[in-house]
Amino acid sequence: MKIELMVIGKTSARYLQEGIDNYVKRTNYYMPFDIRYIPDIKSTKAMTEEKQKEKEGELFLNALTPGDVLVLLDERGKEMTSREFASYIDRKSVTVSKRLVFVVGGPYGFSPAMYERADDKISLSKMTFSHEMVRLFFVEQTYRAMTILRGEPYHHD
Ligand SMILES: C[S@@+](CC[C@H](N)C(=O)[O-])C[C@H]1O[C@@H](n2cnc3c(N)ncnc32)[C@H](O)[C@@H]1O
Repeated sequence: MKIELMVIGKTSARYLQEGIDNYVKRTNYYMPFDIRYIPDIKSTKAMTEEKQKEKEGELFLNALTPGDVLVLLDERGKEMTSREFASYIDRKSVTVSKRLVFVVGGPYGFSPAMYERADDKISLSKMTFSHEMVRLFFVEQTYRAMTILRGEPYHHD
């Protein structure tokens, strides 16, 4: 199984990008893991929030291939501890033969079509984070999950 984090637009904050690159590299030691950057959509000022979500959703959905398992990162999704998230990845590694694709939504969240296609929805907290911050939090949690599954002394609870 390969894990992919799909996001819209590049990470503009350098302090976040450095951390993201660091955890992606560390996670790859355990499992293939990559970030897929979907190019930002243009002329969003002329669009309603709904239209922007719809356009972003189309780009996300076009980037998927049959067999991809799609998990939305969404503050209204299922909350887990880090150990529960590690078990979740472990279970998926048995059933998912290709890609487990996590997605961070745009500034207004996801379109109805994305919710319809999604296999799961996971929350990192009840609080709302910026779409760029979520990238860093997620990659760190994925790295943490790998170390939990290997019994390595990174996670303490
Ligand atoms: C600024 S938030 C969008 C908030 C928007 N009001 C909504 O209803 O989804 C941008 C994206 O970051 C991600 N996100 C923000 N906070 C999150 C959290 N606590 N857990 C998981 N994902 C989160 C989600 O993918 C969300 O679509």
